[in-house]
Amino acid sequence: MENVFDYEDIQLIPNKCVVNSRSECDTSVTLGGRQFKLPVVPANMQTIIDEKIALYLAENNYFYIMHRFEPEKRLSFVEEMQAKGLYASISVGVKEEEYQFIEELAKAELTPEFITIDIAHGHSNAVINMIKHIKKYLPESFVIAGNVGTPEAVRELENAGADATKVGIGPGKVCITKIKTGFGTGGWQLAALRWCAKAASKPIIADGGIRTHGDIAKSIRFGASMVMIGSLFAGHEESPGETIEKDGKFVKEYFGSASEFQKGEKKNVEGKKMYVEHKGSLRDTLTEMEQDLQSSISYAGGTTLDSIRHVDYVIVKNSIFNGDKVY
Ligand SMILES: NC(=O)C1=CN([C@@H]2O[C@H](COP(=O)(O)OP(=O)(O)OC[C@H]3O[C@@H](n4cnc5c(N)ncnc54)[C@H](OP(=O)(O)O)[C@@H]3O)[C@@H](O)[C@H]2O)C=CC1
Ligand SMILES: Nc1nc2c(ncn2[C@@H]2O[C@H](COP(=O)(O)O)[C@@H](O)[C@H]2O)c(=O)[nH]1
Repeated sequence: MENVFDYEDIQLIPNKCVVNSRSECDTSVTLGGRQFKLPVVPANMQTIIDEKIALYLAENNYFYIMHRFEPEKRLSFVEEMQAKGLYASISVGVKEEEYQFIEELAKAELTPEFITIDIAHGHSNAVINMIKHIKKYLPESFVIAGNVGTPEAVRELENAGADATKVGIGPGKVCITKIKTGFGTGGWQLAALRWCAKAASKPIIADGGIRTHGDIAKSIRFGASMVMIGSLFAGHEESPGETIEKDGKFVKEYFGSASEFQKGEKKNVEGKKMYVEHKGSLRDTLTEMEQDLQSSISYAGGTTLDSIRHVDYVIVKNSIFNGDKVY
């Protein structure tokens, strides 16, 4: 494939500004018939999201996807969110009991607005069968399927009935898939996103490898409708990961969903644990993301996210990490 690059290899080229203030720029996005404030969703991982954060995000018009690692809580979670007049967005796997869970939801007449099929290698009959099962029992749910890393996979999951696909195999901060298996989009996630987006006829969620707020704009430029982020959302006051003191500083744990810490055993481990600096409130990060993205839109010469999709870019290998840091 020509033109293999990642986030740090790309710079977007500015257009003439058409606003008098960045506050005029609108960062909202529509997915599954709903409008959200930002094209960003915290990763559906146990150290990133819990019920309290999901509630905050839904109440404040942000998109969220609840993780699937406390399966017994999911049905009542859907019930409680919808009783509050909010949307419900959950994750499922592909094992036998997950088929039964979908049928239980249907029997209880509970239709989550969003269901994400969350497995490592999403280009599989296991995912295709689950998409069909959800569409049979809960036809009104918006189904996000993943993860994948090729145009063939995007097309196959869309043809099976997925309403959106999630792209990213191994670019995550706590991911060790590329080391353990030799496979994935780690190191060329942005090029893989572009490759997949060209084949997609439905929205794509770019998942993993976002290290700066500028990477959100780059994802939009290369075809993402939404961006899933783990590490940048770890370490907040509200984050579910355990807080510990290390070398006189407070840090929070962030571990992979395929790590031994999530699985409780050392079997098919493709994730690790790290500690990230404690970094204040989630609300402040979301506000900063919005402001930075408003600025991106202004550099793109427009007033909405769509203007970013059409900007020119240059490939400058490792252009931004020559010692620079945001803080
Ligand atoms: N985005 C990414 O790059 C990655 C994300 N993850 C995350 O880790 C979590 C666990 O993922 P996962 O292990 O898929 O979930 P599960 O442990 O729920 O596995 C799902 C099912 O798929 C099977 N399976 C898993 N990987 C493969 C494979 N490579 N080939 C064939 N069958 C497979 C499993 O069987 P068996 O275990 O017996 O093989 C199991 O039946 C998820 O949240 C996922 O998003 C994990 C790795 C990469
Ligand atoms: N290979 C693995 N990938 C994982 C694991 N747990 C989560 N993930 C993926 O990472 C992203 C978050 O990436 P980040 O760069 O923003 O931190 C997440 O959404 C998953 O797709 C894992 O154990 N192994």
